[in-house]
Amino acid sequence: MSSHAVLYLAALATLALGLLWRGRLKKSRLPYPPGPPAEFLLGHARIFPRAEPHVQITQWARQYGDVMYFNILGKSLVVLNSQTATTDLLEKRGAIYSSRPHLQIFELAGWGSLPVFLPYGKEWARYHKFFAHTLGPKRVSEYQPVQLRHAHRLVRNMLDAPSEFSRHVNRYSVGVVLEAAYGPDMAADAKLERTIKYTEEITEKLAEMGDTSFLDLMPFLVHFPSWLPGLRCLAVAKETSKLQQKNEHEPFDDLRSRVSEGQAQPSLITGPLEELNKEGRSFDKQCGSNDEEELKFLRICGAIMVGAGGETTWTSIMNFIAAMLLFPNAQVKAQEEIDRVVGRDRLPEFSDRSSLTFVQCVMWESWRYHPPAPLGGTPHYSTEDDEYNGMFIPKGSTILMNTTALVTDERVYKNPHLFMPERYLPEHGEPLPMNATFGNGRRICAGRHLAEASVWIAIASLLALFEIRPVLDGDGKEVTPDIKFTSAITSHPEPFQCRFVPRNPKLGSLVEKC
Ligand code: HEM
Repeated sequence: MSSHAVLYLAALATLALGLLWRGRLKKSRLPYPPGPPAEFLLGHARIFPRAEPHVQITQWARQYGDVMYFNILGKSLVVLNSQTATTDLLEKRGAIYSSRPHLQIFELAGWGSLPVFLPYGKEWARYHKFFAHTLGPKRVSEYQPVQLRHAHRLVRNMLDAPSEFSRHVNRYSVGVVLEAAYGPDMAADAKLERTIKYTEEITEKLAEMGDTSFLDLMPFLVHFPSWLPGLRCLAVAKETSKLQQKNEHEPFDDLRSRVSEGQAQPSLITGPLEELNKEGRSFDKQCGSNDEEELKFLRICGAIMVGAGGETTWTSIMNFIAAMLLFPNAQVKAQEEIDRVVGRDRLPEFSDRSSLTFVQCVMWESWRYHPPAPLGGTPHYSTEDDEYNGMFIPKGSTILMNTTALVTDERVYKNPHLFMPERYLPEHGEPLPMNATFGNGRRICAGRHLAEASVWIAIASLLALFEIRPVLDGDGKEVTPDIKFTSAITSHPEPFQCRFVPRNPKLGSLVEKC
């Protein structure tokens, strides 16, 4: 029998057992939430969209309502399509909706112990507490000098090589989190480039792996050799794990050496590392098991800041740039406000933020108009059977927050398909899209306050100094690009061109000074 046939039979057997088992376990007489018609045995496996899932799922949301149910080869998937449903379940019933599904591929790729993928429990709670303390609203202003310095470097780079704007935004986004985590030495050029390189390679590997959901259905396949047809993803996952290890260890080990030499500069990880060192506990590679645990904890905290914060911040700023190209009126209004409040003799600072109301609205509207994580980022997972509005949600359901449905909900946002920053002004009073952007409930983004400040100062600085304009054709006419967006956990524009035209004659000297 061929290896293909073995896999096929194994899949069918697992599926049949899974379905039988699931049928036996349905404890409630209540119906599942509505959803598109399922196929016999396969459920929604064939109809669940692979490309741009948020688009099709949001269309279904209009038909089936706030909560939808899918059965993917015997596994329950529940999609939440409204702010009310996400608040009711992810927030108010957070005790049973805050875990994460166990995804085989993440384990193999070396991400299993990252807090974003940890199940709800003690281990996760320790990270959660650490970040709530160090990145909470009271502490986050400590990072403003870092963000401001990187924002100044961003506009300087933009002035020097405007066509490389995407790369400059990436250096800004990764640079801020790298420096916040490990200090300025570890975010210096060579080390920043090293992190960017690893991150890019990991992203390529992810794309190479493709759809690996079959591994969750048949987890035993991870023990099969990767040369079998269809299992090359196992080999790629192992390569990813090696890259992930390097990405995690190298900045951390550099910082450890600095701390041992008494040369480390302040950062979120430096402080606790110095404490460990001060306590006189062996700090070199032979340290005792408790210290190993402690070091691993700090190493992972640093890694997740860079991993979860770099790409998402870059995506947010790239989506903002795309919006400015497509909606020049909003850009002009924001720049008028900056000229009025900040003037043309200095660059924006954090102290201007509360006076730059329209600029804030532009940031929020960029997040609403094109959410960086259109399906809520990482899925949640339910740990108890539950009933909601007369519907049964089984224990062990994967829960997706459909951010796209939340931010285009006509019951909440008037003309949601228009880019209208003014919708957040008191006279319109539409709700900020923050819960939709950063998730909801106990697993809400741990870095949201830092992220918001990073995105704000970057866009305020860019708007102060540049007009973001379409490129010119051969006749000197502006041609607005047809921007396409990627569709994965995050969604950002595919490569496009635009011009950053200096709008302030004093720009050169201002940028030199900073
Ligand atoms: C604009 C930038 C960012 C966006 C759009 C974003 C978005 C998200 C989303 C949607 C989630 C999933 C929330 C949920 O499961 O309900 C998340 C989780 C997370 N984010 Fe962010 N994020 C951003 C920046 C950051 C930064 C800068 C950091 C760290 C410094 C960070 C750290 C985390 C962590 C640790 C989690 C996992 C939380 C948990 O599982 O308990 N994020 N983020």
